[in-house]
Parts: sequence; C-alpha cells; structure tokens
Amino acid sequence: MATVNKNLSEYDKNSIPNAKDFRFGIVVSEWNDVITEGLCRGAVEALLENQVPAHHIIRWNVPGSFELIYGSKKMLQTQNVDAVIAIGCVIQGQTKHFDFVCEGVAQGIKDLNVQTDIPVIFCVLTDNTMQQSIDRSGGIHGNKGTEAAIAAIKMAFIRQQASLTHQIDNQHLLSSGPIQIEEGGPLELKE
Ligand SMILES: Nc1c(NC[C@H](O)[C@H](O)[C@H](O)CO)[nH]c(=O)[nH]c1=O
Ligand SMILES: CC(=O)[C@@H](O)COP(=O)(O)O
Repeated sequence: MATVNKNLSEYDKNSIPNAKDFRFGIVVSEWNDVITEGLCRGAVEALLENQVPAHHIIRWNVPGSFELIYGSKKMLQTQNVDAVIAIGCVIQGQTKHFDFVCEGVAQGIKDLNVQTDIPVIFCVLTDNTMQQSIDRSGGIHGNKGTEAAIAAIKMAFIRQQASLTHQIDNQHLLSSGPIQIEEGGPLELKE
C-alpha cells in the first residue's frame, strides 16, 4: 500500500506497549533540515505521548543521511538505549548520487540491525521532490517520524520480551539439575 493511501501519523494506541521504561536515541541528518526537524518533532511527540520521559530521549545530529550509519552505530555502542531512530531526507538531484546515498543508508541501517542487538529504525525519506518530503513530514500524508517512533517502541518491546524469554529458558535449563548422560543413551534432563 503506498503512502498516499495511508496516513503515516495514524496508529492504534491500544496496540502500543507501555514505553515509560524504554530509552531512545534519535540521530538526525542536517541535510534538508526543514524536513528532518519536522520528522524529529513527530518522533519525539509520539514517544512523549506513549509515556517516554523526555530525559529518556537522546538526540544527536549528523551532517547527512549517509552519516546516519556511523552516528547510529556510535549511539547504540555508547548510550544506554533500547532502540535508535535514524532520521534523514534524501531528495533526487541532477545526478545518480541520490541512488548511492539511499542504497548506502538502507544497507547500512540494515547491517546495524543484523550485527547488533539494538533495533535501528529507518526513518529516511527518499523522495523525488521537496513537496513529497513536506507531505510526509507532517503534511497531508502524516509524519514518518511518528511512524518511526511507534516502530521503535514496538521493536524495543520485542527485544525486551525476547531477552526475558531467553532468561526463563536458561533458568529452567540451569534449575533442572545435573544432566545425566548414559553411555550411548539419549541425553535426558532429570527433573
Ligand atoms: N543529497 C543529500 C545528501 N547528501 C549528502 C550525503 O548524505 C553525505 O552527507 C555526503 O555524501 C558526505 O558523506 N544527504 C541527505 O541526507 N539528503 C540529500 O538529499
Ligand atoms: C541525494 C543527493 O546527494 C543529491 O540531492 C545531490 O544533488 P545532485 O545529484 O544534483 O548533485
């Protein structure tokens, strides 16, 4: 479904876990800052609306969207955050540079999600025109920053639940007593 058929700012408030204990990093590109500031505003407002304390939000600026990769990596490596929101706006110019920046950022953010344990949310507009960016950063199609903040809350919750489940599994395994290994027999846990 294309963005034109969906308002980026709309979400089911009943489906959002309580985010009061989560901490969020926001890395913002300074290129097209009129747009990225609007995206950041949408993200922060959504986090605050979902009980995230203001002091649980850490914001850093980077020069351009390509630097979101390094900025997000250092954010998650050095700050106690449960998710990172990478905010940028890439607009087609006269050359192929748009293609390389967009592909590079998408791949870089994807790599961070694969290689680290902290979810990094891709809040990067890749538009043909400034009007398209305006429409998606608080305009007629809503705010992609809002969408990204909700995604960040949901992914932080998934990470938390996965960690708890892993701990329970480990506790069960560890509390099941010694592992009895019979010569040639199946490996059995003695309750
Ligand atoms: N043209 C846009 C850029 N270009 C700059 C790059 O992101 C990067 O900062 C530069 O290549 C140095 O590494 N960045 C945007 O965020 N948006 C653009 O439209
Ligand atoms: C995405 C870009 O880097 C692009 O906006 C730069 O413009 P140009 O392709 O005209 O150099």
